[in-house]
Amino acid sequence: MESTNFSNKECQPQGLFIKDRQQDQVELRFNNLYYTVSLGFGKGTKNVLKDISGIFAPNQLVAIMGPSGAGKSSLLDVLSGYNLTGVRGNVTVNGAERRLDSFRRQSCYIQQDDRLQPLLTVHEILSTLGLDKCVATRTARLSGGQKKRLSIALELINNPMVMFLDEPTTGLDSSSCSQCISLLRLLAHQGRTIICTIHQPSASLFQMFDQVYILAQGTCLYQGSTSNLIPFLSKLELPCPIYHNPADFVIELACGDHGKDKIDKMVKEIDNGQCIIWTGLSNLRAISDRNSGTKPSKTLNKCDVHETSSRNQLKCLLHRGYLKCIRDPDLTYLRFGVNIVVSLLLGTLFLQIGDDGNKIFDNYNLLFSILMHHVGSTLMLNIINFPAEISILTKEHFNRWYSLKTYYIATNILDIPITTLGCLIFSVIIYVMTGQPLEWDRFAMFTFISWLMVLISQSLGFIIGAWFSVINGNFVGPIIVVLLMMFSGFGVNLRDIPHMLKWGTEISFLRYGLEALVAAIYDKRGILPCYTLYCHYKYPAKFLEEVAMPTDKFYADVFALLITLLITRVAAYFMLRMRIKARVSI
Ligand SMILES: Nc1ncnc2c1ncn2[C@@H]1O[C@H](COP(=O)(O)OP(=O)(O)OP(=O)(O)O)[C@@H](O)[C@H]1O
Repeated sequence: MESTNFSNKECQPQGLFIKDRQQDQVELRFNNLYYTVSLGFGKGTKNVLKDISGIFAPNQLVAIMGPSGAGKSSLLDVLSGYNLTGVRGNVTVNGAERRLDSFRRQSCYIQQDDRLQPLLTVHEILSTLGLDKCVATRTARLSGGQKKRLSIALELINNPMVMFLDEPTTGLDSSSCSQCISLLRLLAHQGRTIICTIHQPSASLFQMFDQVYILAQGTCLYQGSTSNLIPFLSKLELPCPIYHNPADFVIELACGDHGKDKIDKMVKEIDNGQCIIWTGLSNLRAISDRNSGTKPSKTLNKCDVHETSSRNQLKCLLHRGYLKCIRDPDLTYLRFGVNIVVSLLLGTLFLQIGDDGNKIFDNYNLLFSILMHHVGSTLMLNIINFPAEISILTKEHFNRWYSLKTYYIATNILDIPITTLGCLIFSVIIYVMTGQPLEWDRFAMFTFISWLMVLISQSLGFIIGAWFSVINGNFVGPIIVVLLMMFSGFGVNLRDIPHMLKWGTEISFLRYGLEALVAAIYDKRGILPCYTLYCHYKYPAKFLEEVAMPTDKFYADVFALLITLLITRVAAYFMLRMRIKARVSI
């Protein structure tokens, strides 16, 4: 059985815990902080944080406590810079205005759900990040406590001086809770400022915190040391009953169980966080004394915090993607499997029709079916798959593990071999079974167009996956496919499309794909053999004229597809960027 005891020396990334540069310590202050959220169209807004102030000092482990909905997570989001919209008020770092670029290098944010790559082993994560003590367990199989400690250890790689943790003890048993909090206490006492939200700690857990910040309905009820909480309450004539856990009692007060007037009394006494005497820290200035015209905090230079190069980031991401692919081959097999099964089925259905003067219409249907297979399967796969990646990406990117650009490049590179091989297998089977002309250049054109269609559909899948939830994406995806079909020239030919809707044919990449496939198969083809008495379309040109499909536009179509690919890939990147900035979780 694996050890769950972090105090086991074998498991401690000792070197990373050490922080001896006193000048890097961070005192975080916030003053008159408001956070307002919109409740949706026509429903107004809600003040989640209301004019609160506070100080979080170095060498301190701080608990933000309060009833559910009090605003604890929101306060962490705002202070860490995870959330910027709807925020008013001052946040300062060592007395100077917080500058997000440098602050994000000094800090990390560990969210409630441990967003770990499920298929990697602890060994691989730790060694990639420069640690050699390891356990050969996939992170998906770690216990809650192990996951939490691993999340903390991963963030320690950058040696952050400020750590924000949202409910690090949720879901842990009491022994894991106390291991987790004592680890945080150890880290705090090495000079860090550690702030975490916690629901209702036991009395012994509560005592492990140095400071506590209590919220109720977006206001501050108490800020000070844990040991000063009872004297503070006594001063307000709210004595904590003997043998009662002070943490439980203060939450009861915050919930209004002892009367709403008690909340107002506490807010008034603590001046909504302005009063700092209960912290017991002698070297703090009162918040109101703070110089409001402060300069932005010093920007860390490259020597202060080591950032790995883009090349190294790319290397790690490619390696990680490769491992994921190997560890979870089901999807890869499924993709190959679908290509093989669909090509065999279509091949059987349209067996040896490619050279038959009487079956030219069927062959045209086949070409369209091939396109529909490539577009439909690729689009839906990415609409379903991509959102799952985004939640891990959001966390890792926010904590500066890698840049979005590098992530996107790695994602694109990783998929190319599978896409190309899948496409090639499909083309070989369908091309041979359906008896298309056995000429290398036609086959190459056919496969290349299929490949471009897959790549474009993949970008479209990224765009939809980046912007919509899986459910909404599943609704939007098929609608887009129907629109593309309408304007592809199949069914209603391009000549008959009303003038006012012609723009649709210009943007439908399905139209360019169909035109190009038709050109690849029929350009410069002579009379087709006729195996019946009369073949109406034995001259391909006659049929193509009827369905309004020119064959002389192959290169123009390829150009249009390449432009579409470029635009959709860039658009997908920006969608993803907007999504990461908006940080909407799906
Ligand atoms: N983006 C948002 N839109 C609407 N309401 C929001 C939004 N963010 C927060 N809220 C509301 O603000 C209040 C505080 O939310 P927050 O998640 O900060 O509470 P909390 O104290 O962390 O609660 P819990 O302990 O249950 O996690 C809640 O009532 C929540 O519904």
